[in-house]
Amino acid sequence: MIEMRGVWFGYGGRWLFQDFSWSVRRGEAWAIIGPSGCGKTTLLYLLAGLRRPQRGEIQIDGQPLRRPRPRTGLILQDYGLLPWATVWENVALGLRIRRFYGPDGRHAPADAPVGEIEGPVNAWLERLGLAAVREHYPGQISGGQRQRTAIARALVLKPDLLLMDEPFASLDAPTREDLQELTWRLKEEEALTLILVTHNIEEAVFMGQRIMVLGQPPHTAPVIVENPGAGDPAFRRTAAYSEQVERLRRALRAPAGSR
Ligand SMILES: Nc1ncnc2c1ncn2[C@@H]1O[C@H](COP(=O)(O)OP(=O)(O)OP(=O)(O)O)[C@@H](O)[C@H]1O
Repeated sequence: MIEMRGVWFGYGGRWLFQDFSWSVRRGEAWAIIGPSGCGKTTLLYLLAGLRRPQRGEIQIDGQPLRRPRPRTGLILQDYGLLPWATVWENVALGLRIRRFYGPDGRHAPADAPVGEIEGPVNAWLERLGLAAVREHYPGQISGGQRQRTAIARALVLKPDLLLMDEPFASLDAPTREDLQELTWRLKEEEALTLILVTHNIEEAVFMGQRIMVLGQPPHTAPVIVENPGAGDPAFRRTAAYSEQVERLRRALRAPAGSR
């Protein structure tokens, strides 16, 4: 689904990615882990079409990526919710914008079919257990509910690719585990390709069928750890899970080149 070929990208003459290539197949769940400042968020922004490679190319489904695409959902650490809008309005936001601009991001022609908003928004609020707080503002609900609102807002737009940047970082451990499992269920049900950036080793091992380990930039060839047990709640209680956590910890400590 995603092909990065020979991508070079950096800020102010300092390369973060040098001749960097990576492939993601449709339906895969990836976790990207690495130290602060190594370029994880930048990699997501490149995949979202919010940054352009200085050299090389990114293709999604065989099409060169030149701008954000309608079927890519992006969920950020601080949820990006509008504080002055209710949960319902926050979830409806993307559909309203799409109705105004059209699915391709340009102004919709006057005779464009008006997509339904009410039904899908209510359905997602129900599905994510948010119906009771639909008239609340983000400041009046818990961190877990805010994160579920952000997930509902992304999924109501029917993405096929979901990019998540440290989505559960500020949540307590039980809420984080619930939302990790919910995200995996939704990934399966909605046939999503999932790419999740995290600092947290346990989260990477639960979420990523394949885990990209980034060291200090510039990054050339990504280190990839295969992790086929990801996504199964029972996996957390197995020896294989603990071994993967240990393997990842070692990979993160090892200097580049010796992994
Ligand atoms: N717009 C920008 N202009 C200049 N430098 C930037 C810009 N955005 C990020 N950087 C720098 O690029 C590097 C990578 O940043 P990025 O946010 O991608 O890292 P990260 O791995 O996501 O970090 P963290 O885990 O702390 O969020 C950092 O050194 C950062 O300071």
